[in-house]
Amino acid sequence: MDNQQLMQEAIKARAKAYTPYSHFGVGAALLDSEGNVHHGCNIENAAYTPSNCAERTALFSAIAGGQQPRSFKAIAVVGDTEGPIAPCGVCRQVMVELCEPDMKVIMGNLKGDLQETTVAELLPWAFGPSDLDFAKK
Ligand SMILES: O=c1ccn([C@H]2C[C@H](O)[C@@H](CO)O2)c(=O)[nH]1
Ligand SMILES: [Zn+2]
Repeated sequence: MDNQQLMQEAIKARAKAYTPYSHFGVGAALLDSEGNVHHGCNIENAAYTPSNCAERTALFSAIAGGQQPRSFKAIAVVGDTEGPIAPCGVCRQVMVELCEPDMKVIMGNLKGDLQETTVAELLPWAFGPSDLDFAKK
């Protein structure tokens, strides 16, 4: 599965977004090590803060489906943005937890712009699981 194909899956996932407040649908498609694709969409809430982004929905859905953390190959994300959509800070932190630092992140928009980066590039100087080891007794 190449970047374009994974982006097509993200576009399909975006159609499932629940966005009565922002009207800004986002889709994500997460490729696991077996070649399976896990869809994610943003799911909003009347209380606003419980809303979940497309990227986290895809990651949490895959983990709940039995995938091991850090077993993922790539995630594609798409929104109706001028340039390629950029994952929010919360999702970057969740990617640091559940993905390898060199995992591919493919960002796109509906116009077909594509930008490829990695988890480590998106969140340099991240606080991660190993930072807790220092304080462990
Ligand atoms: O990368 C992003 C950026 C935003 N959103 C969602 C959160 C909210 O539902 C809406 C507007 O921010 O888009 C995502 O799902 N992913
Ligand atoms: Zn997010």
